[in-house]
Amino acid sequence: MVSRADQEGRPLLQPDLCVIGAGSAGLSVAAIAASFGVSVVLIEKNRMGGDCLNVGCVPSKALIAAALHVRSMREAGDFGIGAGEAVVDFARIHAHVKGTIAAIAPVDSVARYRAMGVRVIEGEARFTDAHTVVAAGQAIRARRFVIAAGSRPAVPPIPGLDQVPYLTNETVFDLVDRPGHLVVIGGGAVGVEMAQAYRLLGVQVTLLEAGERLLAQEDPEMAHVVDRALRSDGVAVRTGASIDRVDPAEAGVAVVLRGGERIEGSHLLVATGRKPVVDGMGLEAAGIETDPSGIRVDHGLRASNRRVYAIGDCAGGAGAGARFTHVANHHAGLVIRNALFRLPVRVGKAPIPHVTYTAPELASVGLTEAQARERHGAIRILRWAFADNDRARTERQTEGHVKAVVTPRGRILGCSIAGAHAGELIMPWVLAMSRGLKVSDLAGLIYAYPTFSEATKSAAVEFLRPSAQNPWVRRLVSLMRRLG
Ligand SMILES: Cc1cc2nc3c(=O)[nH]c(=O)nc-3n(C[C@H](O)[C@H](O)[C@H](O)COP(=O)(O)OP(=O)(O)OC[C@H]3O[C@@H](n4cnc5c(N)ncnc54)[C@H](O)[C@@H]3O)c2cc1C
Ligand SMILES: NC(=O)c1ccc[n+]([C@@H]2O[C@H](COP(=O)([O-])OP(=O)(O)OC[C@H]3O[C@@H](n4cnc5c(N)ncnc54)[C@H](O)[C@@H]3O)[C@@H](O)[C@H]2O)c1
Repeated sequence: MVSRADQEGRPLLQPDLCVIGAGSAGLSVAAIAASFGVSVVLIEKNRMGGDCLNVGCVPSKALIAAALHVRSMREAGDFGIGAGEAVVDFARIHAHVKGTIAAIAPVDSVARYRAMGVRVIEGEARFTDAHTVVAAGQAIRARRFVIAAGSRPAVPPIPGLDQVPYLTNETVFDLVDRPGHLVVIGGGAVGVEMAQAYRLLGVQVTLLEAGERLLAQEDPEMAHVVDRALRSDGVAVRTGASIDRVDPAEAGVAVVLRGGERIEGSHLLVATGRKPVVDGMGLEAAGIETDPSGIRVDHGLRASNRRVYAIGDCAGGAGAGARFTHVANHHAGLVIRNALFRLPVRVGKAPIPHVTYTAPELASVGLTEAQARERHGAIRILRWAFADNDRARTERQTEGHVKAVVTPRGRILGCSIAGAHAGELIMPWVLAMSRGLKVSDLAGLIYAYPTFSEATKSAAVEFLRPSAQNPWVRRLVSLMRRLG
């Protein structure tokens, strides 16, 4: 990395790659590029690890893990074990959540990246022209830039919201005391995961969703399994909730619905979606275009300034879509292939799984039934209930089912699994879709008995069932019988 001074007298770095943002996307690009001996500058203005480590995936899954122990203790009686009602020490749960972040943090740390040979700058990055970024008093003129600036909570313009204290994912994991009544606005992934976790931890929870149903992105039949579980855990789920305003109240906050109903809670969590970070980076000075979906990129993840890529949650245009850590990592891999090896890449081709970590989990990949009908017309639906899986029975985890959508010739268009370990069980379906395998390939594998994975086999075997009724097949079987 050549180092001299720019016209303003700032130290000038000239690396191959300059990465803005050290979240899931930026860290992946920087680590892979450095491993190939490429000179990299990585700039982070806040905490290394970004949202996923500090205020997203990691704390949410740590909190959920704690909450699921309450459920296990409650259900232990069904196995003949008298555990009694759990005693929840919220301060220790908070310590567990923060301890989990601290345990993972060294992997994403400045020290680790410096040891890899990455030049880490702790400061806010801003483009000054089409070729230059400035951060912490240094100028960086890189061959390629990667913007991985992430997203932030999108707060809706509900009257009165700016007059009351409210939580978002950026603050909810800092709660040390157990809330009395948590009102959650938004029934997407964040809303349902947090609503169920807090409910299991003994908090009264009301979940307000404006739409007709929870988890609008998911197949309604599968989202319904999660909806049912939340209600049976005691979450007051209110879909079609139209919020008129939010008022301060003695208890904390009051959400007033259109029609006048007033829901008072001690805490309010706003989980109404995300918006890409595009401001404060001088994008205009660098000729980088944005739109409401984020930094506009093409299918190769390149921005209107061709030396710049945008990846992860901040990517818009052809890069917009599901905002997940594994998508951010996938984008990072594409940029490496294109920027380092000049290979053509195309975002949006690979099947992307998504998992909502409720109990039961909801995992899916590919098309929903409705999307498949619209695009392909004739399709077949294959289902298998966990109630008919022996391992699920032994573990008393019989809620939910597998639902696969296939063409009449057995091409897999999508799969959705609501049930225990759904996030793990979706992977063979992802592999099959990525590699163009047919559902009969999944049916033909040998599955260990008794495993939850057998639900995949059972669903796949459903595809073959009509052939047992085929008169020609039956005639052939009877002929073979006669031959002895
Ligand atoms: C509550 C919650 C739970 C989630 N759970 C999951 C899950 O279970 N699984 C999953 O796959 N995904 C989950 N997600 C989504 C996941 O967190 C994001 O998709 C992922 O963090 C995106 O990574 P990123 O690198 O694009 O952005 P981020 O992680 O947001 O990182 C961007 C970084 O850029 C930095 N930055 C921004 N501007 C500048 C600048 N000008 N200069 C320097 N630095 C800058 C920011 O400080 C930040 O550190 C969850 C999200 C939330 C909110
Ligand atoms: N398990 C996971 O992978 C996971 C977990 C959490 C978050 N995430 C990521 O974070 C993203 C953001 O999650 P999210 O749940 O905040 O957003 P979301 O977009 O998934 O859901 C937001 C919900 O809020 C509702 N809403 C919006 N305004 C409202 C209002 N005024 N009143 C009532 N309801 C309103 C919307 O109808 C929608 O259902 C997800 O899309 C996902 O990419 C992933």
